[in-house]
Amino acid sequence: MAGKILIIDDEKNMRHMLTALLEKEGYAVDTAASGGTGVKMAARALKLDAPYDFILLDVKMPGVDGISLLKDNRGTLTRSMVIMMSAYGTIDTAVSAMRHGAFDFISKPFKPDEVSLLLQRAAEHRDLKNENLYLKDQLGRMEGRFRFSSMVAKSDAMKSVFALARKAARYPTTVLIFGGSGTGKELIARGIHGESDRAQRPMVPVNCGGIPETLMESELFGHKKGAFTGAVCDKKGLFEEADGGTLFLDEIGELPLSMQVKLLRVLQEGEVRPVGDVRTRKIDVRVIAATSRNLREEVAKGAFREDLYFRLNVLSIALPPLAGRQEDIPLLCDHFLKTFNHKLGCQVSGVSPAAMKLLLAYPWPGNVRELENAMERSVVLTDRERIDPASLPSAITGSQPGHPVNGHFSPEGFSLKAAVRKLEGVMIRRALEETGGNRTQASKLLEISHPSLLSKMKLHHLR
Ligand SMILES: Nc1ncnc2c1ncn2[C@@H]1O[C@H](COP(=O)(O)OP(=O)(O)OP(=O)(O)O)[C@@H](O)[C@H]1O
Repeated sequence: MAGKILIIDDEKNMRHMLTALLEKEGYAVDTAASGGTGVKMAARALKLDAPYDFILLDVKMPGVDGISLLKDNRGTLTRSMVIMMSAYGTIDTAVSAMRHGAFDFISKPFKPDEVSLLLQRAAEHRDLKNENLYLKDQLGRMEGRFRFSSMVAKSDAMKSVFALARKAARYPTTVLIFGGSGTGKELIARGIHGESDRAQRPMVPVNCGGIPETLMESELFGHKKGAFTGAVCDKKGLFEEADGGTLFLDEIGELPLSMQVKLLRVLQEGEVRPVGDVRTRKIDVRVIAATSRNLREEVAKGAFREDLYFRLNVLSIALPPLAGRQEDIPLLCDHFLKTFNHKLGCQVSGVSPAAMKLLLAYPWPGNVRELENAMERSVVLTDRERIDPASLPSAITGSQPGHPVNGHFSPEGFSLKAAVRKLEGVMIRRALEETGGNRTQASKLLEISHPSLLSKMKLHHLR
């Protein structure tokens, strides 16, 4: 097959003519009579991880024109090579579409050969781009950069982490991952699962701090119908969901003591007993746990069971904070820029030396997640080809929001979203102070759900 094409054009004759022509040339062709339908089809294909190779998009359509469609759905449409089709008088528009990520345009009426040639050129361009990416990757390896699953790094500290994780992937032992918030604990767990012989089975993540204590036992081990009010049918627990695969117990330090005993028993006996059931069920689950707390201290304080600690800590992996591995920062920036360029359909080429200086000097309390968020924000906000200090968050530039940074006006000054987010952080901190850190009470004060509070606390790096 020469490739998959989506034709978005309101003219029936044009759709028919192009379909006949392209199918004859070996393309698999889909058509959409309106922009809205076309975007939906492209989004569905993306979701299935099988994006169209090419999209032929008419510039002039009733309702929404091709150019606005491209502008508003850049992330979805430009994962394919987009070719605009313009009638006389719309060529300027088609040219400006190229600024929004279209590969080229063709003017109507066109000869069949013109379309075929343009598609061939687009395919060559795409192949060259892919080859370029492959060569860059190879070069990266030669320059001492390395990868584990979807993680990238350059520092010696991370090199040891990846080596240990690769070893862990070969054995079904329990792994305990330590590290601050956003250091990549879940990604390491996914990598271990993905490289293990359980990769074809699910990895089920559980946030131990996100499930109310009363529901935890039934969430983890399941329940029988009628075991408690609301148990209207039998329900499998997360252990059973992960059968044959991996259960990732995130924030294991948040597990209440009552559950710690039960978890220990399951790990030792390899079987679970759903709430309200008299029988146990054998399970084959590999457990990977993670924590940002110092579990040894928790054991000393009596907040974490020592026997469970030793049972989990068969093999431990400690993820270093980002501030201690600055050589990873430029590489991670590059990695996230590519990701967000691709996702958002942008073309930011890099980070200016002044911005990189600030990024290297910043202490990164939120570790890699904070850097990832900063890069996404900068890719969205920058008007320039490269990220400069003005598009970095004020926490990193050390400036007051709205104050000029190196002669530019910080865009955060007018950002309602940034202001609301800041206020959200302040209110959550106050509610937690007010309630002496009691999250249930704090969530009531804030009028949000308990899980929502926990996820917001994570976002604002509040412990
Ligand atoms: N070395 C890396 N390379 C690429 N991306 C990374 C790397 N480390 C972390 N990330 C990204 O940073 C973000 C945070 O990673 P992850 O969720 O694994 O951290 P975590 O330690 O589990 O965080 P938390 O403790 O807050 O749950 C993710 O979006 C992840 O993709």
